[in-house]
Amino acid sequence: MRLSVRNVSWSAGSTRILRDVSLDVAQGEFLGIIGPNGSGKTSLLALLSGIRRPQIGEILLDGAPLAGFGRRTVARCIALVEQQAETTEHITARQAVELGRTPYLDALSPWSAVDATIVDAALQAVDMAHLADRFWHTLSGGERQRVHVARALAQEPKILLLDEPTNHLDIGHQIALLDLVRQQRLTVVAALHDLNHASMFCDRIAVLRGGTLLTIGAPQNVLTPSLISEVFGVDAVIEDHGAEGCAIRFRPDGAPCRPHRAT
Ligand SMILES: Nc1ncnc2c1ncn2[C@@H]1O[C@H](COP(=O)(O)OP(=O)(O)OP(=O)(O)O)[C@@H](O)[C@H]1O
Repeated sequence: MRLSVRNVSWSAGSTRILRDVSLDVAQGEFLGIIGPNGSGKTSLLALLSGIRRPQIGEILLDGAPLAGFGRRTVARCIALVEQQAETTEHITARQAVELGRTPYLDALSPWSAVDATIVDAALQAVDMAHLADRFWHTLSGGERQRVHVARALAQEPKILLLDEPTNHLDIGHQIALLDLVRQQRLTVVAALHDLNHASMFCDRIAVLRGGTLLTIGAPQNVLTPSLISEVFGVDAVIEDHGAEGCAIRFRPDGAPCRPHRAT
């Protein structure tokens, strides 16, 4: 499924958070969103998921306004893994993943063996099958994060929205998760802080700064030392642009921390 963002602005109260953002995400594309803290990545994902609506502009799903679809239809199309997803203390990992099947269940189509198979596969995919019956409060941060991703996979979405999906994960599970997501061949939009991951896994990268879209393009065109310096205020050395993406090193140079501030 295609996602289109058309001249979208969003304000929280009187504070403008996103300003005139337009972009397209092609079917099957993996789009990374990068930008400093507070640049609007989470806000944009919330608009793309339909949990928030823009005051100006619109989000289109295969060319049709997202606002025109019912909640159940949207939930069958779009899954969002939030950055600070809520936790429910009294359920197991498996029960948390089962919540992903909610959009498909009703009186006419109750829980079935097919749903159970999908849940099992999602738990397997994120390496959580062995902990499926553990209660939520006993899971580590990384294990919880993997359960959230499994819940999203169990939703069988066409579009997967991920807000810093590698949070809490060790490096092995970070790479495994991003690889898994890429293998799904879904339309993916992921807010990422690790620029090397963005380079390795994304077809294109969108850069947000101060709520506006600064640029969007292929990793090798976007991740330049000058852009990284301009946006993040750090000096970067790009070591390689191979099939596996580039390797970005950050030069300490003894420079004081000077994060970019939107003006
Ligand atoms: N409901 C709200 N009310 C007021 N301000 C908000 C609200 N939601 C977001 N903001 C502000 O909007 C800006 C963008 O927030 P957002 O969470 O989208 O940024 P982000 O790029 O995801 O940041 P981070 O990298 O820290 O996760 C921030 O300055 C935030 O404080």
